[in-house]
Amino acid sequence: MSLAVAFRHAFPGLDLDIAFEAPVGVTALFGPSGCGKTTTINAIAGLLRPDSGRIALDGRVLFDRTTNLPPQDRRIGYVFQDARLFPHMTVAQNLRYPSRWRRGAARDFDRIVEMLALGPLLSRRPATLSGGERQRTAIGRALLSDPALLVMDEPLAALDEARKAEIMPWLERLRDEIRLPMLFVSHAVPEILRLATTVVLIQQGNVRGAGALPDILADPAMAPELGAREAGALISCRVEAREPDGMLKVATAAGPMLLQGADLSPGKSLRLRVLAHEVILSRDPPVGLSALNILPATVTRISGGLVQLALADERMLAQVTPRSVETLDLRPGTQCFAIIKSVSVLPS
Ligand SMILES: Nc1ncnc2c1ncn2[C@@H]1O[C@H](COP(=O)(O)OP(=O)(O)OP(=O)(O)O)[C@@H](O)[C@H]1O
Repeated sequence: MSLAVAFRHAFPGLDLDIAFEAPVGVTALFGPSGCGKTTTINAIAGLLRPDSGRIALDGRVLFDRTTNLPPQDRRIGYVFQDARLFPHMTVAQNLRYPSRWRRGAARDFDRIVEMLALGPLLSRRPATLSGGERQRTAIGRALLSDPALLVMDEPLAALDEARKAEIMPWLERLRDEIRLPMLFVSHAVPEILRLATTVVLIQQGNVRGAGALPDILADPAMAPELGAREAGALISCRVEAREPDGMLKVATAAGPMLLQGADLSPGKSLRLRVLAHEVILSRDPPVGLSALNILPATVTRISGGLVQLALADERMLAQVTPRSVETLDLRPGTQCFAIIKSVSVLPS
C-alpha cells in the first residue's frame, strides 16, 4: 500500500514540480509557508487538477493524462485544521455520516470508537467538546469513510499546547495500528519528530529531500530546511539496565550509552535525539572528560558546518567550525570519537 505522486503545476508566482512516494505510516510534508504543501494535498485529493503528472494510490490511478477521478471516488479521508464537524449532529451521528452507504461499517464503528476512546463522547454535540476531542472525532469520521489514504492538513495547528499533548498519543496509536499511508502537513519539527516515519521536505514548489525520518535528520544538506537548532540525529536504542547510581544504560547499534533521569524499565525501546551542537569531535580517545558518552565514529560527509558520522549502522551529526575541520584534518573516512554532551529521549 502506497501513494505515488508526480505532478507539475504552474501558478503565476510559483512553478510546482513535486514527486515523492508515501508508504504505510506517517509521511510528513514539511516546508515554509507558501512552498506548495496544501497545493500538493489538493492535487492528491482531487481538489486541484495539475497541469500534468500521475498520482496513484495502491497502483490505482487517481490522476494522469486520461484519468481525473472526482474527490469522492479517490478513497481519501481528510482531516482539516478545524475539525469541520456537523454542529447539529452528535459525535455518533458525525462518525456514522460517511459510512451510511457502506457495508461492514458497523463493525468498523466499534473498532474505531474503541481505538480513539470516543465512547464517552458519542451522545455529545461538537460545541461541547474540547479542541482535541473534536479532532479525535474528525479523525474517527475520516477513518470510517474506509479510506485508502488519510490526509491530515495541520491537524494540531488550531490547538493549544495542552490539547496538542492530549491528541498526540492518539495520532501515534493511529500510526502504529492502522496500516494506511497517512500524509501529515506540519510546520512543527517536534510534531514531525514524534509522528513521522517518512519526511518530504518541500521548498518553493520542489521536493528538496524525501526519505525515512532518521535519514533526513542525519543528512547535513537537509539541516537548513529543518532549522539550524534542530540539526541532529535520531538513534534507536533499548534500555538494558538501571545502574546502581540511578543512570540508565541503553544499547545502541553504535555501542552502550548512559542516560540520566529517564524513568524507564529494562527492555523498553526508545529513540534518542542527539542534536549536532551537543556533539564534540576528538581525533584521539579523550581522557579526563566529564562527558559519559564517547563513541568511536567515522566521518562520512562534511557540509555547511556539519559533520556526518557513521557509528556502526547509525548516523549522527556534529556541529563544528571550519577551523576545527582544518585543525583536526577531518575528511570522509577519518576515524574519530564523538563526545555526546546530552541527549533527549523520545517515546518509541
Ligand atoms: N489558486 C491559486 N492561484 C494562484 N496561485 C496560487 C493558488 N493557490 C496557491 N497559489 C500559490 O502557490 C503557493 C503555494 O501555496 P500553498 O497553499 O500550497 O502553500 P503552503 O505550503 O500550503 O503554505 P502554508 O504553509 O502557508 O499553508 C502560494 O504562495 C501561492 O502563490
